Amino acid sequence: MNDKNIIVQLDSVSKQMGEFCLHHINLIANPNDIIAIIGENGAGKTTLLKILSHLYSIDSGKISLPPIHEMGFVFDSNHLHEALSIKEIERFIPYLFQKWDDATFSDYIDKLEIPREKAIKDFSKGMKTKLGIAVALSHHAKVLLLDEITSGLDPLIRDEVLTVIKDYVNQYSAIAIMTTHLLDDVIKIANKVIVMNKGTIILNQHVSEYRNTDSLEMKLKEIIAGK
Ligand SMILES: Nc1ncnc2c1ncn2[C@@H]1O[C@H](COP(=O)(O)OP(=O)(O)OP(=O)(O)O)[C@@H](O)[C@H]1O
Repeated sequence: MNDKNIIVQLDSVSKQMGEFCLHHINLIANPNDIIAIIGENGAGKTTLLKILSHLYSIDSGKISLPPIHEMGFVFDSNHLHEALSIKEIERFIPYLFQKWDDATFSDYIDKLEIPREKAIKDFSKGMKTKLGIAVALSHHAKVLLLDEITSGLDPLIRDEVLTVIKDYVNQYSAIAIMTTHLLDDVIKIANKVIVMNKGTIILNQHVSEYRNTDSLEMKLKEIIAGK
């Protein structure tokens, strides 16, 4: 893969956030990559994702990212107006995105069985996550940034959500960078895994190195024991 194909690149990026510091982060993402970022609570996963989403500036290092309109986000906090239903949202959402695709959004709403008439405030957590994903996948984003999208979902919805992400990445040669606490998510869809610990990347590997969640878990225990 030559350098032209690199869409996301971080070279020795550092960022201080109060007492916490992200140290010398290096990351490269190419089309078709699904990168899972794992690590203990407070390791800096969400902070890294916020840097990747243009939300946080950096203190030092170099960063190369697509423009924000080419990125799709699913963060816990990005709820659309809670009092509205999908039917009502469909009227104004095209104005929020440069390349909004009504037909694709409608297809995802059907495919993910998201209710159209109900107000979003009355959605379950799973329904809200699915809506966030439908929005993120409906404006031709080249890069998806997904913060713990599978947490708290039942196994069937989790599989459904992971499949939709994987299909999108494959179909559009997009990139997905996702944080998760579930090793099963890593094995199911990611091709690369990044492990963070106290603001640094302590492992950056191809998932093909691991046969299953047990072998990945064993590796994690080894590195944590060695620290
Ligand atoms: N705005 C902020 N100001 C100061 N410190 C912050 C800020 N946001 C996050 N932090 C700190 O940065 C550290 C990393 O937080 P971050 O949310 O990136 O971790 P995480 O790996 O995503 O954790 P979790 O798995 O619990 O979601 C934490 O110690 C947190 O308290």
